Amino acid sequence: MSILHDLSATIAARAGGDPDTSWTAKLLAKGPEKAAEKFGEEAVEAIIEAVKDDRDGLIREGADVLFHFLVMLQARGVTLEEVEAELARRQGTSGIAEKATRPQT
Ligand SMILES: N=c1c2ncn([C@@H]3O[C@H](COP(=O)(O)OP(=O)(O)OP(=O)(O)O)[C@@H](O)[C@H]3O)c2ncn1[C@@H]1O[C@H](COP(=O)(O)O)[C@@H](O)[C@H]1O
Repeated sequence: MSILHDLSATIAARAGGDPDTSWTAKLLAKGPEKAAEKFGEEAVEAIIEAVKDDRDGLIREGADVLFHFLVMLQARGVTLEEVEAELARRQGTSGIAEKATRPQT
């Protein structure tokens, strides 16, 4: 099992847990909108590190992004396996080619 799968299982196990002892339980108790908001904040912090070209900062903020992404998925009942399946479905299709098939807006 990968670290992301281990973390995903930990997050699922924290759902409904004690918000006084678990950050995950605390965040999940606030609802999916709050989990999404927190993910957005962490993404912005990662963007800032990338723009600053702070390698260590990007690693740290990247870890926060991945953790909070998994919490957001948990809050909406989406599994990491479902996201992986979507990535697998896209494998071998160029992003340029895929974009060209989209309806013109
Ligand atoms: N990977 C993480 C992880 N990454 C970040 N965080 C927490 O996410 C929170 C958000 O960080 P911030 O600095 O943004 O906190 P904040 O207080 O909102 O800061 P401001 O926005 O106010 O500046 C902090 O409390 C971090 O400790 C994490 N909390 C937990 N995990 C993993 O989840 C497991 C379960 O944790 P608990 O649910 O706390 O038991 C842990 O063993 C870890 O493996």
